[in-house]
Amino acid sequence: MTEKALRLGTRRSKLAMAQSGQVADAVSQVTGRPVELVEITTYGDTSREHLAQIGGTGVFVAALRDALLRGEVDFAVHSLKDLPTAQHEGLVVAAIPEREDPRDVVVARDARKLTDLPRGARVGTGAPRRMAQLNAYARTHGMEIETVPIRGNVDTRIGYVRSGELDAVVLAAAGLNRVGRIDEVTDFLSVDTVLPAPGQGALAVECAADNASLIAALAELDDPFTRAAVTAERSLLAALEAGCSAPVGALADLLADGQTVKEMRLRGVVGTTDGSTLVQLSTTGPVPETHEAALALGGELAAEMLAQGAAGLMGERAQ
Ligand SMILES: NCc1[nH]cc(CCC(=O)O)c1CC(=O)O
Repeated sequence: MTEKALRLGTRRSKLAMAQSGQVADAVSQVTGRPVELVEITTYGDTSREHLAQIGGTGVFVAALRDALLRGEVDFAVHSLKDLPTAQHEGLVVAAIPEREDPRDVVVARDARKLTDLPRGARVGTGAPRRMAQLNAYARTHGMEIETVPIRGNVDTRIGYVRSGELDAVVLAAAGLNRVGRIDEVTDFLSVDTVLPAPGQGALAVECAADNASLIAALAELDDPFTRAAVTAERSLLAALEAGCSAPVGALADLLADGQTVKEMRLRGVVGTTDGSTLVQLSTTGPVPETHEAALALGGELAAEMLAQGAAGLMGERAQ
């Protein structure tokens, strides 16, 4: 007799289906059990209201978590950058697989790069983090761009460029990779220009905290370096008391000496959306070996950023 299928709760969007499908394959390989996708419609999928008005991307996560807690599905896959930093009671992030490209990218008309966008170019992005850094870059490089708030899925956003409504849009490389549209990228932005969102490019596989056998199986998909990096990034975000739509960028990476990994570096940025002020700092420490050590790395950098006025910058956003 074949074993009973594991149920993976997923949103119906192309991006969610792609990343759920990818994890489903990996889980079925390590468990030897079939994985069945169970589609769950969230308020965020049906609402026409602006995400900010209905409480950020957390709305996407909430319905999946409810289904997990009710036992309707066995596990769920989230984009880590959309996951609230507070841990959810009764649930556990059992795996954080190896992260893919964390960078932001530009999809522009006429194959343009950020640096050769025409004067007054209209650049679409709904993320205050991207606006702040793009506007700061423009200011310091004598460019004139207009950031235009947009929302919608990957297809919708690229559609604004194809229709001529916008000159460019800025998106996450990871999302484009997963939906098979990475070839349309016209510029991969250096993280020195635009630091990605905390956790960008990584996935979180979540299940009920009391499902010991599933937790053990999912642990095989976990990448400890990715987990340490995103834990530090999210700790920074939490310590700045910022949410998933805050103008905060963070990226942790490993510094190696030849083949030997030496240290972990954590970079952080916070700024006003007009780009007039940015607080940009980095710190380096031993590669965290425990959850607490990763949290501490983020906490330390947050404290330094707060000392340089980071809190005031985020307050500006609320206006
Ligand atoms: N904000 C929405 C969102 N949430 C996750 C991704 C894909 C990238 C990822 O998983 O980090 C995207 C699209 C984007 O920002 O372009």
